[in-house]
Amino acid sequence: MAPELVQAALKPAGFTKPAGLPSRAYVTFLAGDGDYVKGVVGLAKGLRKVETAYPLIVAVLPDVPEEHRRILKSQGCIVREIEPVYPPENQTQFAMAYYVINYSKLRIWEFVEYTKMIYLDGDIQVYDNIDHLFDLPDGHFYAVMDCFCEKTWSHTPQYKIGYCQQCPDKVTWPDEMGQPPSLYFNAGMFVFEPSISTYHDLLKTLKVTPPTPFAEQDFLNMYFKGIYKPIPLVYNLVLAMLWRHPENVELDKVKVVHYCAAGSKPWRYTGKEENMQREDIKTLVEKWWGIYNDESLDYIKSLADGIDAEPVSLQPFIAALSEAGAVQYVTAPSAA
Ligand SMILES: O=c1ccn([C@@H]2O[C@H](COP(=O)(O)OP(=O)(O)O)[C@@H](O)[C@H]2O)c(=O)[nH]1
Ligand SMILES: OC[C@H]1O[C@H](O[C@@H]2[C@@H](O)[C@H](O)[C@@H](O)[C@H](O)[C@@H]2O)[C@H](O)[C@@H](O)[C@H]1O
Ligand SMILES: [Mn+2]
Repeated sequence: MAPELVQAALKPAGFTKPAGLPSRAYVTFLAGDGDYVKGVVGLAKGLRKVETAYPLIVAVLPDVPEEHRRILKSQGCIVREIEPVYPPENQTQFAMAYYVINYSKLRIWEFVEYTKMIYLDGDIQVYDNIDHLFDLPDGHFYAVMDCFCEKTWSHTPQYKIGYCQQCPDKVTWPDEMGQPPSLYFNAGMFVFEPSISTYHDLLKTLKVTPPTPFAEQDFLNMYFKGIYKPIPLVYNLVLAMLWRHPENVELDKVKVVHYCAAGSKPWRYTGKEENMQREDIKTLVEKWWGIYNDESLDYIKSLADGIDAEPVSLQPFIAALSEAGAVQYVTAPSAA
């Protein structure tokens, strides 16, 4: 593509950043050759729709096929391969067998070219701009509190007595059971600071930490307990909150939806599972598809508007031009 075209393509209105690579980025995680790639494409388009100023990095395991990586690059994502991270051998029954691969999320602490990142699961959609979260004070780990009421929690003491941190006064924690559980976050979305020392310490600590049912989510809660700061539920609506704690949810104020309830992944939605025939669930699944199917949100189309460009990923050009210092601007919405 001719340099002047690349320059033009790099300056989509309102999306450019001052010179210098952004030290902030969104990051998600993709494993396997299945259909989660649809979730990540939807996330990339959703971030573009809310006009975020930052790129989306996709940390992919080696088993993610080339075709899926091409699709993600064509949607403006920055694809980075990571090696898997496995927990110590153990007989643990994970809440979901596939959770064992989720420990690989820990690799994102190594992305130290970014000073602040927001991690988002591939089954999350962002419906309002949340770039302001990057301005939260450093030195903390920010995430939304989870809910203990789904049967996926039936192995825990809190589930057995009906206690949930979302309504701590409904069933109070009995003295004879000691301290109530520390505040516990859902690890589908969090604001963190990559750091090589933290990264190495995470892996070192993991080696001596027996796995537990919620895998890396339990591990991250244990590891960051001292600096964890809850952020409002609007930043990660765990869908079960709609039927478990409706009094805590103002759906029209929700900025981020996490399609983690059984049967709620939009790209697999059949409506057959429990709660999946709820009107609010159907609306949220339709909303997700509306973005996924919106061609005006496709990366190349949004950049190539008016430029009759061959549909190619601009990433290699951006990287080369940025390195050469030839580019005054870096596309802010490389993925969004
Ligand atoms: O086969 C899989 C399973 C999980 N994931 C990634 O791991 C995240 C966590 O898994 P999931 O969201 O299914 O867990 P949940 O939030 O539903 O418990 C997903 O969002 C994806 O980003 C993936 O890429 N492929
Ligand atoms: O590997 C463990 C996973 O644990 C979490 O999902 C769970 C948890 O939120 C429960 O509270 C819900 O009941 C359940 O539906 C949901 O799937 C994270 O969303 C995911 O990113 C990942 O860390
Ligand atoms: Mn999830």
